[in-house]
Amino acid sequence: MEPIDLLVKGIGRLFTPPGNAPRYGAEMQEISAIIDAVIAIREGRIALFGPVHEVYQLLEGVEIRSTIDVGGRMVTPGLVDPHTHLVHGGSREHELVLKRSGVPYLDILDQGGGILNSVKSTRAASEQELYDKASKSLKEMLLNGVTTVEAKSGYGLTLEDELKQLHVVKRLNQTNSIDIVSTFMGAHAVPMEYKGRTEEYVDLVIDKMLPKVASEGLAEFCDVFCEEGVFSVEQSRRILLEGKRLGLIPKIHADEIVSLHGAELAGEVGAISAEHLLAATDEGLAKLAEGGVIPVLLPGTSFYLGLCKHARARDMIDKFNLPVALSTDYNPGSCPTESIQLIIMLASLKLKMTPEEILTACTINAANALGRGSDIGSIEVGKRADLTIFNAPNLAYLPYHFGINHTFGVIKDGQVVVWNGQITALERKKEETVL
Ligand SMILES: N=CN[C@@H](CCC(=O)O)C(=O)O
Ligand SMILES: [Zn+2]
Repeated sequence: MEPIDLLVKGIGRLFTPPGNAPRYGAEMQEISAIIDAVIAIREGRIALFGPVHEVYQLLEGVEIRSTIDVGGRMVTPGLVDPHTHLVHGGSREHELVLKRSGVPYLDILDQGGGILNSVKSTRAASEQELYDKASKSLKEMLLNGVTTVEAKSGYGLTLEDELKQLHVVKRLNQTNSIDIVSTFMGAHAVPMEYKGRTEEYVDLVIDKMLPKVASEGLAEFCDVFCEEGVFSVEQSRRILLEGKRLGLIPKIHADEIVSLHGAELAGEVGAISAEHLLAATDEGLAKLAEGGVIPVLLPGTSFYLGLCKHARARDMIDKFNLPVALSTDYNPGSCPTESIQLIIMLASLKLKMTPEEILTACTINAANALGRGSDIGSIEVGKRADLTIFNAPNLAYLPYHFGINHTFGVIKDGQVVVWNGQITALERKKEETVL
């Protein structure tokens, strides 16, 4: 057998969902567990894993170039955060006060605040400023145990400023170990200069932005905020279908606040995922199931906006047999947190998901929401060696002891990038080398 580059030993408990496919409904509860495990890594991928005695037998006589001992800790696949608005300028702490005094999120947007406030800051920021700010967020995510993250544009809303955000995403992906998957979201809001002329803005997205983004290969997905007062179902359909024609896979912010039937649209256009879904109807959820659309739930957002309801995760899992995924929705307005571990806690308390379902939702189902189920999201031979090592005795401990970071270490593509809760010299060096 070829030499092993890194042997990860001393794994007290290894937990992973099985296989590459999304895990539907009751399958989300099925987690493979191995007590006293080892993982052998070659060329950044998992070469072997299993109980100590079995793997050691197979490795007899094989050269092992380096070994690390995780001291009996718990190991899972690297976490995947499939919905973030990572790159933006400025912050909106003043809106928290407004929201607490009862001003609704969509009213703040209608008055030129909310997303449009971040649009002003993002337009005013240089590419370097956006890069530096997002870089700090990425470090937080990595320290939280995330090894792949999606990042949307949507705070530029001119061709030039959307491209600026997407170029930052591209550069961050080159300089950080964490993988960043790019989504174009020119239809995140109607910019001030197009107020009352939404159709004309939709034309701009379709005629100017989508062709440029697609021809420069700057995004894999196209997303739309389908919401009352933002983009209608018909406008969202036009944008998503045109994006799809140009090779961008549809995603959709659907039925977050008002039941517009965005979930039905997701099924109709063959979206890979539909996000939020607090107000999705039973018919909408049935269409998601029919269309093989992954619901990406964002409990941090409903919690932070103080919405009285949360997405119906239990119905999605128990009645509609859906493969639920979870995400931070990290953004400067409705959910300013990079902490996937906070989301894990909210998924338990507010969405009533079990620890096993939560792991599935943050790994293989999230990976499939990004079209990467065969590469990441579970511990399987041949997949990327993306692993998170937790200072926790079992899965149930993660949502239980909340408000702290449980990550001890992170291995990304077979490299130790976080150890003892700190970014390693190796990761810092990578950034310096590329820059
Ligand atoms: N709902 C629309 N977009 C973001 C919020 C962005 C913002 O408020 O800046 C979301 O997914 O929650
Ligand atoms: Zn979002």
